[in-house]
Amino acid sequence: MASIDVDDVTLHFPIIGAGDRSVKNTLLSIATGGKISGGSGTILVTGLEHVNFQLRDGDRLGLIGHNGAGKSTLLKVIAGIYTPTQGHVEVQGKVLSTLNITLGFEMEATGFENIILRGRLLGLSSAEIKLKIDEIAEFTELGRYLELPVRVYSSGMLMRLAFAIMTSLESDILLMDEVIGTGDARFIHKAEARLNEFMNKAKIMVIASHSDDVIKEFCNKALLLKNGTVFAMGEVGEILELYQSDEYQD
Ligand SMILES: Nc1ncnc2c1ncn2[C@@H]1O[C@H](COP(=O)(O)OP(=O)(O)OP(=O)(O)O)[C@@H](O)[C@H]1O
Repeated sequence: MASIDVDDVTLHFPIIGAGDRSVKNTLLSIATGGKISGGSGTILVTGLEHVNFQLRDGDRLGLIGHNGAGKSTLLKVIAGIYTPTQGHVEVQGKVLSTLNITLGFEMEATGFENIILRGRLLGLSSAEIKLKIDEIAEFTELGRYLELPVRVYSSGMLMRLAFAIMTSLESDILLMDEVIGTGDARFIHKAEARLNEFMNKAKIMVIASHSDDVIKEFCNKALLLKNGTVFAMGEVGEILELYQSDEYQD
């Protein structure tokens, strides 16, 4: 069984040396991001504050909220990229995350070489990589570009390669930041089918998105963040409605 337990998690980002110059400006923009406190010397930006929830097998959670509400920070805390300032996160199961999906490419190596390198990095054996490589290559539709160093790829081409590699893997827990909005229209359509298949293999999924359609299509629960705190968590339709309400927007 896979599980995620987020227990009273608070995360502060100390911004050293920012205190003197920008207090006024940052206070003016407080409605957008997390809370800002502190003054001279160090400013504390609150990424998350007293966040609590549990996820179990079958849960597909959509994270929603305004810019700077804390969605990506929460994904990073679950992925173990950030350590909470306070509270605990306990994760059981193999985690795969799409955060910074194109990071980690070897720019001088070819597309094919990167498939192999990434596979090795993710713990696949040579035999497993061999089994997957043709299928990954075909999905990218990059053809002979896969024989060229990835530094010559456009950002969309890089994304295709990263997406194809990632979705060829399996994990218990899948953490996703907006991921499919980057390709051209035809590729997005093709990617959606593959993404569905990929997500169905995971026991738990957490996806941060600004798209109601993405949340409705892929999630069975939603968590609405506001300034780093949990505003509400529950059934998707109900939470999306709350997101649009005056109660949340005020
Ligand atoms: N590395 C960092 N250093 C300082 N502050 C940060 C850092 N990362 C995030 N923050 C702050 O934490 C808060 C939450 O940011 P986060 O990126 O989690 O928001 P988000 O909900 O994903 O926003 P968006 O929808 O705009 O992507 C914001 O106030 C942001 O300024």
